[in-house]
Amino acid sequence: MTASNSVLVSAPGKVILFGEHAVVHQKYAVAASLGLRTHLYIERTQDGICTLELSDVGVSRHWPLSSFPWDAVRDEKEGDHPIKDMDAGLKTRLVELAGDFANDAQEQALMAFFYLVMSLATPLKERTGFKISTRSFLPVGAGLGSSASYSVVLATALLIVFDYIPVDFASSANSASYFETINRYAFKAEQVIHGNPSGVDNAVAAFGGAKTFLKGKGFSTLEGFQSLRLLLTNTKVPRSTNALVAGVARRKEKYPEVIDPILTAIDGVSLRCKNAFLDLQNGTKDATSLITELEELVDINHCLLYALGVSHPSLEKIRSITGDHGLASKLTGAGGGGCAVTVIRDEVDQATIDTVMALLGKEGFDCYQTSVGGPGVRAVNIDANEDLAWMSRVDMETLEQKFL
Ligand SMILES: Nc1ncnc2c1ncn2[C@@H]1O[C@H](COP(=O)(O)OP(=O)(O)O)[C@@H](O)[C@H]1O
Ligand SMILES: C[C@@](O)(CCOP(=O)(O)O)CC(=O)O
Ligand SMILES: [Mg+2]
Repeated sequence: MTASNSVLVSAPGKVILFGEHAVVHQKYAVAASLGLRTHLYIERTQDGICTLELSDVGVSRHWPLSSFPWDAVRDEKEGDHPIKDMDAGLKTRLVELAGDFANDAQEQALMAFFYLVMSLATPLKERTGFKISTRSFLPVGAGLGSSASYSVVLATALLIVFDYIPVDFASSANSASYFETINRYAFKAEQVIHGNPSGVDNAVAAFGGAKTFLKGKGFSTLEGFQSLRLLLTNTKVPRSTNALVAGVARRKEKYPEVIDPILTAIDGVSLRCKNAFLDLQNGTKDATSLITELEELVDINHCLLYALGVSHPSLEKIRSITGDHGLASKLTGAGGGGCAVTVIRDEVDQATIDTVMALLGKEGFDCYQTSVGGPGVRAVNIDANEDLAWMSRVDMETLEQKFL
């Protein structure tokens, strides 16, 4: 990035097909990237000020970089990562720096931002100013990985502005290591937002595609996956991933003999899905039996998640409406409201989908028909002759396409 350049970064959200929550406890999950992305504009400035415009959560602030609590960082170097965890002392100083938060969403977004700036800029002798503005097509806090998508674009933009990675990281000879670095920092930001994330969301947002994921072991490509018709329905019931993940951990601690087998059963669901796609690839299963199996697994997985205490009446309503039309749905992401995913067989005609969407719309829900399995994070240099920081998400997407 040169002083005159500005960069657009974007990263996808994700849909978890199988394995949410269980994946936090070292079980398999199956997830794919979504066509809905978060876009971020970053411009380097010479004034030592960082300006942050997060319109999706209503943040518009700026701070001199000199006011950051650089002295509160412990000298605890872990590779290129100077801050291991956000200790209480540093957290207090950052909360003071932020001033008031209108809600938890702002607090989580700002603390993740501060954490990344402190981590990346602490070792630097000179700290350049910058202007960041983000816009997302993802519903925030609805189970489609908006936090991971935000964490990935933020980590990427800051790694670029502080000269850790080049703008063309994705096509460079070192791309594998650059993607790993982005993913590692994004995971740290997810930890600030989620408390105890598995890492599946940031891995999908960073690398894209359809993956199986095991915490601590990373991900592999979902062999045999080509495409899948899905309907996503947002109940618009607000919930927090952080609180839901903590709730499952409490249930597991209180009833280990009951909850552990449920988590193992969910592991089995994810592995069956993985094997079903492999069988399709090897020609030992046809597309019709694959989709029938996926529908049954969707049903089983939802009921297991219900037993973990993460469903919601609005999600049961979606299951009932789609079920009346022969379609299988499950909650996706952390649950407790948020989104459900419905598998659509090839032979289901658009009229049926329209009817179902109209019924879901009548309940006040939003529906999305979007592609899955697309690319992960990417960045492009753009010409910044005008003030582009406040453009709309549609403008950001259009501009990105132009420079790709
Ligand atoms: N576009 C965004 N801009 C700023 N913060 C965001 C954005 N998207 C997500 N976040 C942060 O992530 C939080 C939502 O994360 P989470 O509860 O995990 O839900 P999700 O399922 O959408 O990932 C928000 O409260 C906010 O702090
Ligand atoms: C519940 C969980 O499995 C997925 C959470 O996804 P989301 O934040 O609700 O999009 C948590 C995790 O994997 O970190
Ligand atoms: Mg999240």
